[in-house]
Amino acid sequence: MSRAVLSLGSNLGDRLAYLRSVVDGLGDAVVAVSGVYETEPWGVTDQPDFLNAVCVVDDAGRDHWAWLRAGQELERAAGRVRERRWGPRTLDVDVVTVDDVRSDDPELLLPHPGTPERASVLIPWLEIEPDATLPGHGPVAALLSALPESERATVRPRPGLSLRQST
Ligand SMILES: Nc1ncnc2c1ncn2[C@@H]1O[C@H](COP(=O)(O)OP(=O)(O)OP(=O)(O)O)[C@@H](O)[C@H]1O
Ligand SMILES: Nc1nc2c(c(=O)[nH]1)N=C(CO)CN2
Repeated sequence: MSRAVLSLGSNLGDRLAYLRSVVDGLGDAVVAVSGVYETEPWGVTDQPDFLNAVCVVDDAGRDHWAWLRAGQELERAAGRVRERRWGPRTLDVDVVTVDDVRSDDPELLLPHPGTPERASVLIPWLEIEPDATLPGHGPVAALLSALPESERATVRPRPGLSLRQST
């Protein structure tokens, strides 16, 4: 078994279409998809707002490296140009967790080290897995509660948008 939590982000071009390309591209492996959230940028703040979402994927045939490659292929298909760290991008697919795998390989850090501070990951993840835990960090709900309200307020649901339909 290999079950992964993927964080999706876009702040350039047709943001919704880029996020949908992940759900469409991973097909039957997708077992849960969060709603879509409009989020203020963290890290580099002089860039457009992001759309963010989280999906859970499950495929016995893929290990954690395969999930990383799948995400990178989808980023390439979205025409992503790798520029500055934390800068704008058509599509970012981060591997948040894969089962209980821990990795300190810089090519694939697991769990993704930015997760505890990122309301743009924690809020959509909790929407689809309210009891989720982050290996080595405990309950995701507790991580979110530990963030300042000002940080949580940067993540706003967009109820009219969905990654599951293409119209
Ligand atoms: N868990 C992970 N998920 C995705 N990429 C990872 C992960 N751990 C390490 N990487 C590596 O990170 C490198 C750079 O990723 P990227 O350009 O998307 O960083 P970033 O999105 O700007 O910053 P961040 O990773 O903090 O969100 C990739 O080459 C990839 O190999
Ligand atoms: N709100 C938000 N901010 C970001 C995001 C993101 O997905 N959402 N991704 C970044 C690049 O890693 C930099 N900043």
